Amino acid sequence: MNVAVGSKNRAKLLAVERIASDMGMNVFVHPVPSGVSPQPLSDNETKEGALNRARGALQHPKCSIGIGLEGGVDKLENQWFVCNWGALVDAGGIEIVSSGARFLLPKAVCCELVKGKELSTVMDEFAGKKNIGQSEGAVGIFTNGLVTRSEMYEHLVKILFGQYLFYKKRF
Ligand SMILES: O=P(O)(O)OP(=O)(O)OP(=O)(O)OC[C@H]1O[C@@H](n2cnc3c(O)ncnc32)[C@H](O)[C@@H]1O
Ligand SMILES: [Mg+2]
Repeated sequence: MNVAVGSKNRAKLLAVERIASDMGMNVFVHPVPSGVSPQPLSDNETKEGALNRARGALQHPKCSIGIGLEGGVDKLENQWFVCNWGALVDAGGIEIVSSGARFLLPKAVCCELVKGKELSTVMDEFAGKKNIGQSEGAVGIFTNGLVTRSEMYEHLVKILFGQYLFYKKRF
């Protein structure tokens, strides 16, 4: 079975490749627009971005499954958390959506986001590195390297495929 991923971000691709290859599936890169702002500022917007990307990826002519992964931030009781959402859609009309890990952002970083900057830009400035969003991610920086962005998405992709298998068997 062939799976298309709606992004060329390395952290996202690596996550899907690891899980899909364990399941004997081939992965195709099919970058599509998220249809939401570059830095989603709520769970709703992030979730919508993931679903848009999954539906867009499904348009790949060789694939019968589309995967969309989206990072964003969400405000809970006056604190900003990074949130992650994923979607898996298939040619038969099944659509699975799930959130992944969330973690607290320091105030200095959130201030820049609400001014309109993207988290990847703020993180590169904050850590003095380049392309953090494609490698360890904000999660890597704020967990001292214990959890990487790719690992975080791996867990989310496992939930998506696991739920997909469950619903396919059941309904
Ligand atoms: O749009 P693509 O090319 O898929 O890759 P991206 O890195 O821009 O990914 P998103 O649009 O899904 O993420 C929104 C922003 O959050 C940033 N980000 C960085 N580290 C993150 C992390 O650990 N978790 C979630 N988002 C993160 C990311 O780089 C973006 O600026
Ligand atoms: Mg993006």
